[in-house]
Amino acid sequence: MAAEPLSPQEIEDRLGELPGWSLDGNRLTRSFRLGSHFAATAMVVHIAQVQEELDHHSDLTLGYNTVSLGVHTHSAGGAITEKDFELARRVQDLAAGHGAS
Ligand SMILES: C[C@H](O)[C@H](O)[C@H]1CNC2=NC(N)=NC(=O)C2=N1
Repeated sequence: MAAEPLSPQEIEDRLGELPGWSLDGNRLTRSFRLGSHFAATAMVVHIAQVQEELDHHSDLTLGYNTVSLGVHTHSAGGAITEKDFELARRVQDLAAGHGAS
């Protein structure tokens, strides 16, 4: 079944449990800072593994020592759905293990 768009209230409620994440236009976004370029690269690979597992993919940007994500659901016309929050929570959970802040 296709993921349904969440209401503004549902988005706000879920964002309240995801420190550092925000709504930028029609995307959930967050940037992380890491200790080195290799650390940032390793986190990108880890996120890519999770995205393949979930079959849900962010716009994922690697900087020198930063990793940035923007996520929305293409198949829901670019709306925010529960799938976006599932990915954001998984990224949030793995970030600490990479020393990301
Ligand atoms: C065929 C495949 O399941 C789809 O293209 C998936 C892949 N990853 C995706 N990622 C995101 N963010 N939105 C989607 O609708 C989406 N669809």
